[in-house]
Amino acid sequence: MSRTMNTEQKEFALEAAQLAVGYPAKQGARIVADKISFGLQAGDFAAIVGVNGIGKSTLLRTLGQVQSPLSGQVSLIGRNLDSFKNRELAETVSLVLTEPLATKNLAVWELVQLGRQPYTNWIGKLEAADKEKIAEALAMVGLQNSHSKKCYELSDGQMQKVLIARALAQDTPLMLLDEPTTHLDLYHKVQILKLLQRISHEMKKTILFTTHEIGLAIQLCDRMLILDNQENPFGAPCELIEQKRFESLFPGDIISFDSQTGNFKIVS
Ligand SMILES: Nc1ncnc2c1ncn2[C@@H]1O[C@H](COP(=O)(O)OP(=O)(O)OP(=O)(O)O)[C@@H](O)[C@H]1O
Repeated sequence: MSRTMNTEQKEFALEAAQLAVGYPAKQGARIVADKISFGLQAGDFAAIVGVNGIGKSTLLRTLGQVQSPLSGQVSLIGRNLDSFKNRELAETVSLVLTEPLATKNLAVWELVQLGRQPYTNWIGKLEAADKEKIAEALAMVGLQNSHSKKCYELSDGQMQKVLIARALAQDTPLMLLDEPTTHLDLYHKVQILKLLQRISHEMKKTILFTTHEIGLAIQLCDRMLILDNQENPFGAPCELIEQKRFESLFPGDIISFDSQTGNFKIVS
């Protein structure tokens, strides 16, 4: 079992070193993004941002071992990702991806209980401890009174909370979410991101998500990774602002970054 350490000798919960991500191609491999290096501690709430198609989802899926890295290293809780057996991985990292659900016919609690699968026996029988985790997860997202509703009865915002509850029921130190606020209005985007921030800080979980909500991520995240196809800077939002890293994120013809407000404005 190989272990990695950062320079402060504090173990990272999630670390990428010179990572390249992408897809197999007819000749070799198609690199989508490379030279990605960062480290997150337990309890860090962090976002991956960048323009459409830069590779945010591809990176997130690689960190969760849905697909393999093309080169470089990923380690979770100090262990190389490729050393994890399926069950160990399911106990370490939960994923909330953008794929539509196979069925919305499930009741809320039935969907959330799927998060307990790594822990239940082969017939999926729930023990008292499993039921407690499911109840805790539903309470954490504020859906304790909606547990028997069908998923098709839920709004997009409520559905997102159910998916977060499923990840919480999985009870992992790491959570990876792909665009958790898509289709939500501003109020509900902030509600979901504040919920995730609270989960991360109160439960000491490391949460990493992809987003186009750069202004909100600047306000709420402890760390951000900017995929820019060049240096892929990583750091605290205020450091990235000081280093003027957001200025070159988009072409400057119609929007520009305002470092005073930490948001983009339309160029007049
Ligand atoms: N399954 C796949 N096979 C081959 N190429 C893919 C696959 N999925 C995505 N890509 C390509 O990888 C590149 C990065 O896509 P990805 O979805 O990771 O970007 P993204 O930054 O998440 O984009 P967006 O912000 O639009 O969601 C794109 O060029 C895309 O076409």
